[in-house]
Amino acid sequence: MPGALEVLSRKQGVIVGDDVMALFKYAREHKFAIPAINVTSSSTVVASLEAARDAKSPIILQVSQGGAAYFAGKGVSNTNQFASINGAIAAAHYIRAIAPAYGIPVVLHTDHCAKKLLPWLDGMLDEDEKYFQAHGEPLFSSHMIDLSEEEKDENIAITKKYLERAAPMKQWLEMEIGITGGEEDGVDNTGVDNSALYTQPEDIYDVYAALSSVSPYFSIAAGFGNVHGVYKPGNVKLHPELLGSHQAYTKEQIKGTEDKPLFLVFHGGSGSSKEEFLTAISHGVVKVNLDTDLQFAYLQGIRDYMLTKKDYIMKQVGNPEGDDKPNKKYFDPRVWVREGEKTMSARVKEALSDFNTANQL
Ligand SMILES: O=C(CO)COP(=O)(O)O
Ligand SMILES: O=C[C@H](O)COP(=O)(O)O
Ligand SMILES: [Zn+2]
Ligand SMILES: [Zn+2]
Repeated sequence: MPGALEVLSRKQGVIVGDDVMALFKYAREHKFAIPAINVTSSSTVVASLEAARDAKSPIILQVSQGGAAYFAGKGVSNTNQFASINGAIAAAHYIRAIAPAYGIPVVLHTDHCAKKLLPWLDGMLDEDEKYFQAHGEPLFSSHMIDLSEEEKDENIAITKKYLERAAPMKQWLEMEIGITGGEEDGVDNTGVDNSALYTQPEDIYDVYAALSSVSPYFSIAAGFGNVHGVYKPGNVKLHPELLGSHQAYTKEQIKGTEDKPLFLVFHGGSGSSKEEFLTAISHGVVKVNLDTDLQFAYLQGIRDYMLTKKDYIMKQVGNPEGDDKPNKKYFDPRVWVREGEKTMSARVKEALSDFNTANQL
């Protein structure tokens, strides 16, 4: 069996624990990153899985706090994160059930969780622990905690506490230090000081030192100018080469033998160039988050369908081919939503090719 599958004990469906570690190690060594796609529905899940299957790639599917609430349904109250907790759990069970049908390994992850959203993470961890009791593994492969808005010491201390909770389940934890600009989950970072967007090597080492004393299953989303969303070219200045300094500094501090002791995550992938991705990947980025570009890609197919089929979707009966012609085969959501899945899937495939993920299984 060639490629990454060789290092995995579970070769299809949601992977956890040592398999997640093995996959990220393999990716770091073979210089590819796995796209992490923000999914909000079964439709965006299958569009992503289809692309990964066709490109013989692993994939990461993640829900944001808002995406999880959407999964539950906008009609469900989100008081005390009720919808976000239940929606994330529903998404997890759905993804666990359907992923094996695509024959590829899938990492099931949750996105940014700022301090004020910690009850969301707490609710998911309660469910992880229940699932662990019953099945010997957590429900989610991994979660993200994002205390990058807090002071460094507080960020590290709270993150460490959460890693202590995740560690017995061999659950992965992604943390953020250095702020991702733009907007995430209603947290507006558009006005933050520019220097806060670029994490320093010393800060990364402090994170590494604190977290590695608890568990090896963690990754760091280090800011190197990343911004969520897509902006006019030239407005975002990425410095992915800084990630190389983080690896070198940590290696030196721990007197390590590995050139890339850290697992790094690239946030705000939309709108970045292939060259920026490849530089970041060469410095140990194993996961690239992509949302905005895929939201737009999903829209494109549906938008074009509505525009080109306009005369077939205005009424149930009657179109340019005759007043008595039924339009059911045009307004069936399986037809027009499918057009969005196709364009989204094509964009995921492009990412898989850009990040050198394609054909790694
Ligand atoms: O980082 C992201 C999700 O956490 C995605 O960012 P983009 O929307 O810029 O792709
Ligand atoms: O954090 C960035 C992701 O794109 C999540 O976005 P969202 O909060 O709109 O779901
Ligand atoms: Zn953040
Ligand atoms: Zn992000």
